[in-house]
Amino acid sequence: MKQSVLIAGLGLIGGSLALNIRDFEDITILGYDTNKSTLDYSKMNGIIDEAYTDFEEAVKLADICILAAPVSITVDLIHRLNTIPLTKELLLTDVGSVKTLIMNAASKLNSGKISFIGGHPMAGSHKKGIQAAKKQLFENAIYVLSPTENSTEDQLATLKKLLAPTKCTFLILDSEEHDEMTSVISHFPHLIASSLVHQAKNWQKKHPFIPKLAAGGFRDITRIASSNPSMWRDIFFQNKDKMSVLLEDWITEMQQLKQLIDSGEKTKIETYLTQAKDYRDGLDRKEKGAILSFYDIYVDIFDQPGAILKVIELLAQFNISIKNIEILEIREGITGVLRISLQDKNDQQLSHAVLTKHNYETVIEE
Ligand SMILES: NC(=O)c1ccc[n+]([C@@H]2O[C@H](COP(=O)([O-])OP(=O)(O)OC[C@H]3O[C@@H](n4cnc5c(N)ncnc54)[C@H](O)[C@@H]3O)[C@@H](O)[C@H]2O)c1
Ligand SMILES: O=C(O)C(=O)C[C@]1(C(=O)O)C=C[C@@H](O)C=C1
Repeated sequence: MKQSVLIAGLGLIGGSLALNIRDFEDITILGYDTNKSTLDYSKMNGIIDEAYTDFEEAVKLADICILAAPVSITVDLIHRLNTIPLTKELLLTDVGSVKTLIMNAASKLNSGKISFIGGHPMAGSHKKGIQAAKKQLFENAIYVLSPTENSTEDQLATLKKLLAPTKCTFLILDSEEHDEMTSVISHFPHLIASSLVHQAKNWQKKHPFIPKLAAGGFRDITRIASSNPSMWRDIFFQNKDKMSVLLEDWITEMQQLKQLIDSGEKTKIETYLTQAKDYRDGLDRKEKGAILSFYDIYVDIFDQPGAILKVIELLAQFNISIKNIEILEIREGITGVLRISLQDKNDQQLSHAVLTKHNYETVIEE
């Protein structure tokens, strides 16, 4: 018999999961969202099979439900489940970036029919909404799962099977360790990115030309400041205590750095930078981890129509699969740099050889 999987919240994450789950022919995907045009778009593009504007109606039909709305709404929906009379067993999961409040709400589920396993794919984007959804979003990423007392090993296996098309690697964590680790590696960096943008904006009053100077470095480090503000507001407040501890750490670190800069101790500054570089480079070399690790090559290209296509075509001729491609900087009339992420060292070296042979300036990050 066909199973029904309900995705509640069809934005970037819910939509991307739906695009993976639709690989299974024996699953009907039900979609619930408060945004009518999101539902229409999802239905029209075959991302879901059936659209619902009423959570109660949809969840009663589901065997599995993935809560993929903003974290505060996810908590509300879990509370609401206590008022909905279910007639069949439900395996419930979520994708929220902060886990403790969600897991607390789930621990109060009083219907004997619901089993909850917390979830969080460690991949995403600064974009939001169904139109930003893409199937490959989670490839090679870590997918954190937090089983609970009322979930079984079989249900964990069912969930992993459902999520297998994402090509994620699963990691079991409890909510406390999850929230502490993600506060360091995901949530706090967002706060800093936004603060850097504010700093630049303030200095712009004195130097109106500042935004024009924003090159690769500023753009790289502040990309995530363009993320969805209401989603991040929820994350910061749900992980407030941990954010506060990290801010204290950061302020102490900045004070120490200020002392170093003021003292003019060049060797110590260089050591500080070298230690950071070594750690960052080490993250990239890992096959799998908190930071997506691909084998990158950097290719210089000219600002000409078709320049990127030529590079892609060359790699395609050698059957090289591109995992990600990014234009790091390209301004009118000058060369820019393409960062191409490949799946393994062989493809990285082959790409380097092919592009160099065709007179491209290509650099491999060792
Ligand atoms: N964006 C990321 O990088 C990322 C990564 C991993 C996990 N997450 C988590 O995924 C969840 C969704 O984030 P997103 O980036 O997909 O956001 P999004 O804004 O792209 O999508 C959220 C969707 O939820 C819908 N929604 C809002 N209120 C609703 C309600 N009351 N009932 C039903 N649907 C409702 C919206 O209409 C929208 O379609 C969040 O909990 C977030 O913490 C986000
Ligand atoms: O790539 C991005 O834009 C993200 O911010 C994705 C990111 C992160 O890496 O911090 C953001 C929030 C999620 O909960 C998981 C992943």
